[in-house]
Amino acid sequence: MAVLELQNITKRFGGAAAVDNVSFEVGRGEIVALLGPSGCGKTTTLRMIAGFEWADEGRIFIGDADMALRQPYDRNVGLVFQDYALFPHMSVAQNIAFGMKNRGVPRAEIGRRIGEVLGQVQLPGIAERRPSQLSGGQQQRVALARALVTRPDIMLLDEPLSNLDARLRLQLRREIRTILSTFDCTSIIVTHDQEEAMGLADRIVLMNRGRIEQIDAPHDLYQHPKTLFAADFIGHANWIGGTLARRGVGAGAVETALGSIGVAPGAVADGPVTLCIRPERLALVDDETGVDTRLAAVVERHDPIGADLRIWSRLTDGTLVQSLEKNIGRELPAPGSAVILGFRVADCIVLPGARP
Ligand SMILES: Nc1ncnc2c1ncn2[C@@H]1O[C@H](COP(=O)(O)OP(=O)(O)OP(=O)(O)O)[C@@H](O)[C@H]1O
Repeated sequence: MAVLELQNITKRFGGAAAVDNVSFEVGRGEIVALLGPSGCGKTTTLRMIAGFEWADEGRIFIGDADMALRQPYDRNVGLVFQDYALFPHMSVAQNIAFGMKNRGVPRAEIGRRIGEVLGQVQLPGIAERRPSQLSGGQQQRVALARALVTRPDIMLLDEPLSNLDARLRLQLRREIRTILSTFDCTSIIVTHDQEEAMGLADRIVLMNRGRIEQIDAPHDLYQHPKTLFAADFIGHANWIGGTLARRGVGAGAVETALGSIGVAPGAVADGPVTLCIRPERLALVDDETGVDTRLAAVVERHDPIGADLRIWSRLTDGTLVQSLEKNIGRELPAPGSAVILGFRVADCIVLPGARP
């Protein structure tokens, strides 16, 4: 059963819809990321679940209960914010005790739970410190402990890693995932960072201008984007525009400036389409390589990026494309070399519409 359900939620500020007919469910123990560019409505959605904003239309359920008339303090949700929001004049223990006191947890139980939760977030022995005596990562773990210790139905985390530097962010991302799993905690995380969403979430709700663009597991969102926006927002891509004409119900071909390119059967209707080929699925090929499509190109430059080499090449119609080669000491064609790039039908994603 779903722990959280949003049904056709709309929120307008002035005339404009910040959140536009959004529906999704979150299952028990699931970690869901609300992902999208700035202003797409992620935070407003989270604030409506917390009860800080009211939806103009639609309904929100936590368990069986309709949240329509519930104030924030009447919803059993745990909150973690970007800026930690710890009380600076209170010790770590007092910070963690705060929510439990408000919920009437007995004093002895509060003491026991503080010790336990600090162990679980790997911060034993800091109960008497003030927030100012902790690093950013430690403060965020205390904020996490403070929310988790009240045993909320749902944890709501708003950009929890944004204030940390890149290395710490990566480390804490792993820790947060482990901690949330340990507590079997149903969680929603707002982020604009696709890597964070991919690394943390079981499923991603990708938002664009207040609407849901796609809901999928991270891997599926990357491998099977359904729209140009989704393909563009997650990961890198090469684009080839054209017109799709299917032959009956089976496979079809896309007429492009580079010639006719065969595509797999799918749900996209005939007409203008864009082909998306991920850089790791486009390769330098020779006559022997088993690929379905071959495109003539001229190498422009290489970017060494550690385990992979990114090769930028120009196709005959002027399109610049990127392909990845494993960095295993093999000699690569120098800039200016004529090469053939190839890909398989299965690795060519057909998306409706033309890129602007
Ligand atoms: N209180 C408000 N009054 C008026 N407009 C608002 C208010 N809160 C949000 N908005 C508008 O609603 C839209 C969605 O905002 P929201 O904060 O939900 O986006 P977001 O995806 O969380 O963006 P960010 O990543 O920048 O926080 C934006 O256009 C924003 O300007």
